Amino acid sequence: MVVVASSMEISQISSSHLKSSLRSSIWYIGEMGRILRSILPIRSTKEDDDEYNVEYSFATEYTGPPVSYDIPRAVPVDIASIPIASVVSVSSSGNLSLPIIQPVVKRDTKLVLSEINDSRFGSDQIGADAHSPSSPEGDRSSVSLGFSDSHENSKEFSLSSDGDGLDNYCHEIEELHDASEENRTHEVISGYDNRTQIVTFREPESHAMVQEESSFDDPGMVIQEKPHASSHVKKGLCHRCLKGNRFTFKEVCIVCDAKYCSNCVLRVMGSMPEGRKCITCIGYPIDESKRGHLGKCSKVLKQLLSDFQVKQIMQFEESCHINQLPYWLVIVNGKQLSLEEAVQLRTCAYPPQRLRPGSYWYDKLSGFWGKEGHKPCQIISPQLSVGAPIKENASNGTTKVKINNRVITKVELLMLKCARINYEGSPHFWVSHDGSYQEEGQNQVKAKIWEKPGMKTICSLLSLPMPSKSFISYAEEMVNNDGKLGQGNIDTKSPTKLLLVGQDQSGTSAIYKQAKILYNVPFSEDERQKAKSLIQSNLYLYISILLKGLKQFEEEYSIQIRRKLMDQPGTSAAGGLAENIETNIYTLSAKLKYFSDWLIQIVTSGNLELVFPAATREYAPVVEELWNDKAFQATYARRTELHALPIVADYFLPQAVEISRTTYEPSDVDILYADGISSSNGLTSMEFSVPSLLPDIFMEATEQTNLLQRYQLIRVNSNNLGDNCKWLSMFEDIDLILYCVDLTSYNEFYTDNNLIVKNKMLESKNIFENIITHPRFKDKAFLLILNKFDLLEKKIKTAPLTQCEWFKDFNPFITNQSFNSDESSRNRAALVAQYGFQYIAAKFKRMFSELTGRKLYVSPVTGLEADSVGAALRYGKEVLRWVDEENKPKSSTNEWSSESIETNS
Ligand SMILES: Nc1nc2c(ncn2[C@@H]2O[C@H](COP(=O)(O)OP(=O)(O)OP(=O)(O)O)[C@@H](O)[C@H]2O)c(=O)[nH]1
Ligand SMILES: [Mg+2]
Repeated sequence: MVVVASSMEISQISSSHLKSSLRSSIWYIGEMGRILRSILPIRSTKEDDDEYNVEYSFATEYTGPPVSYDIPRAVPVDIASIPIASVVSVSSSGNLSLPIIQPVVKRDTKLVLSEINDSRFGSDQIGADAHSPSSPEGDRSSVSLGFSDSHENSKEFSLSSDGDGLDNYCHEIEELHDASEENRTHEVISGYDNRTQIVTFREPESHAMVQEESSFDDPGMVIQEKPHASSHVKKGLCHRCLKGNRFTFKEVCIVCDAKYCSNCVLRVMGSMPEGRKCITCIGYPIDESKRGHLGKCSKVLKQLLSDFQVKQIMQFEESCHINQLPYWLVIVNGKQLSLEEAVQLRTCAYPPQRLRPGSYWYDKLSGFWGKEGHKPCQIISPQLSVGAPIKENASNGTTKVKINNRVITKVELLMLKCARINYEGSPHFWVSHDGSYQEEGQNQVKAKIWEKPGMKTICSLLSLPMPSKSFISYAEEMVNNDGKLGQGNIDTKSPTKLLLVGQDQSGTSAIYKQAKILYNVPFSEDERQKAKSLIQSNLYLYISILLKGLKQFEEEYSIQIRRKLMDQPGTSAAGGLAENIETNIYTLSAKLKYFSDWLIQIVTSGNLELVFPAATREYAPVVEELWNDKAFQATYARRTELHALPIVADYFLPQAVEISRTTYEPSDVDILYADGISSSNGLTSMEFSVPSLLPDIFMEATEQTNLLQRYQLIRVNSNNLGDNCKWLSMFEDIDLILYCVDLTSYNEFYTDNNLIVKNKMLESKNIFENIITHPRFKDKAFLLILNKFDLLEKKIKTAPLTQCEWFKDFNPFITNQSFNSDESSRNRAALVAQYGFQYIAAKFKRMFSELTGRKLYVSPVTGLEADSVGAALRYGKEVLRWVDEENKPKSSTNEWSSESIETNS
């Protein structure tokens, strides 16, 4: 039993009212502000605004030794005796006879206290004020417990667990409802219209609920009515303080469209775990008209928060589940999308632009995409397994001419006419994704539609889509790989689904990108652009680290030379200094020194991302000059001494001049090395087919003649799986889970949302435990990817595995005699790393078998090496085959030919 209240409230309760009526427990009022502050809104880091200094206290039971003075006391709350409400929303027209209440406002603290004194409240309050955007006075010390409203005079009510209490309570609800209806008519201005809430009650033991609250993962649910900003607020005014004008910068709630000025936005939106939403809008899907603005921040937040905070909020906004397109509202060829289909559609190389809920048709062969009943409006990636097969009347065509089974529209017929394609006799054309076409029944490819003269003009005149050059070459490659024109060659089997998941920094991105490169799945234009920006701004970060080092080396060198001169008899210190300045090999020219000071200052103040990559064009010549400078090169030669320089800088710095140019186009390997996944939303998917005729590392030689085999690789960051990985239930039909662990994380720590410092390896173990025990994955095959094997070899030399408490008993038996020379000591590190890997693998395997009674497969991986990732995926395929055979009747024996390491240690 825990009581939460503001410290001021608790002390007043204890001193004036509670002494006589307390139960026997003694309660210690401990300051737990740190914990509470961590769940409260982010505070402005730019201005120290006193108004945000909210103090909270926690009451916990005092268990210490007896004390001679009075300990403040608080009434313990018996949570079990409080009836529990389940909340559903219905449209205002809903004709239900359930009691309707209006949300309760927090009232004046003194009034609450006097009521406690009157012993009116046998149980805890059911509602308290949120940081209500609707109440302009908004009490700063309140905690969000229920719904909020702005009815100043609304009545608060109490609940008791007995039947009478419930009757009285229902009566009170009715009264309250009447009163609030009355208030509503008198309401002048409030931040929000009221949500119609129906609250039904159940006894604590009862599991019968009338209806659960909104459940995002259930497409069959009743969608809650969304909050809307009040239409009473005059245009231009802030919806909280009602000040400002239309020129005041404001931030907009992506759910209810309420606008807030910079003074109010943090109070109303709090820590923004789902991006820019009022606290009362958290948990609601976004306003679809705002989908295009997701992740695009306004000036207001940038002024109030640090770049890092803004970036994080924008990432939450783009990646959190509730903000994703309600995929079940997208219908393709008459079939609702599943989550995986939606991910595939969104993350393919050429996705539909501005996708909104609605009905669409998709021609899988050509990539034509359009709204149901209309002509095509886009050409997207072909061969996606989304929706049902296309229908004849998908675009409502009346021409009798068909393309890929769809009767085309009149405009399209006009296009064929302009392109001089003969459509006499109402033929049925098969058009492939590269534009090559043939008539049904004639095994002869005629030509490529897109290569017909004047097609670009024709399409733009008729408002029909025309593929870009990059799309055509991508499609041509697909056709070449398939060997033949689509029609007879379509792989109708659903792909084998692989789910790649891991903790942040475990390397899932690197492995995913590596797989893209391995299986020739091109990076989309958007991915390339994002990678380019990231690489360019990171370049300036690496340069700034080198320049800082240069400064330090310059000083050290100066002192060194001065000392040398002082030691030489007959040399004056002053003369030596003059000479020293001239000969210091780390001294930059005045211009470069100016640039150096400026860049270091930009990075130190955290403004790098504001300046770069935008200013790349301007500073490209300076980078070139710097790179050719002797002092800079001397520093670069000593880069291993600069610990702040990330390892990956070694890859990018030699290309510094090239990268700094505006014409720079990142190669696939550059994208691989650029940190993070390009779409930055934590959830990405790609599909690849392995051609049957081409040799491919994914296939065994014996299988080369088999039919095309398709795979879908879905990558998700564990941060995006929610508490206890609850969103995992959204992944249907996964065949194999690839769980990725960073082998070097055993001595690394991070601070979680509750400000608790955690060991990364232990946290990765916890996430793994959650995943393998998730009901949806009960019988699934798992492959543990122990990544960053190359780095483990380096790290284990200086940081023993025993630094992690889970690995305390790691004690490899290695004799030292054979490891004397340098070469041998390297071998020794490699051997210890090998043992380390096997030991960690065994730990995970044991845990897996204890929890599931099954066997875990493990593979060591170096995510940045193609061969290593290829081998792990190949092993994954073997695991699937093996599990498949294991599930068959016991007649067959398993021939296991894996090169991966079976850790039986
Ligand atoms: N040396 C080395 N570096 C690796 C390896 N795998 C990943 N990295 C690097 O480790 C860092 C984190 O990897 P990411 O792939 O971004 O990990 P992630 O956090 O799972 O993915 P995101 O959520 O997209 O950032 C990146 O800088 C990678 O380049 C590896 O096997 N060896
Ligand atoms: Mg990462």
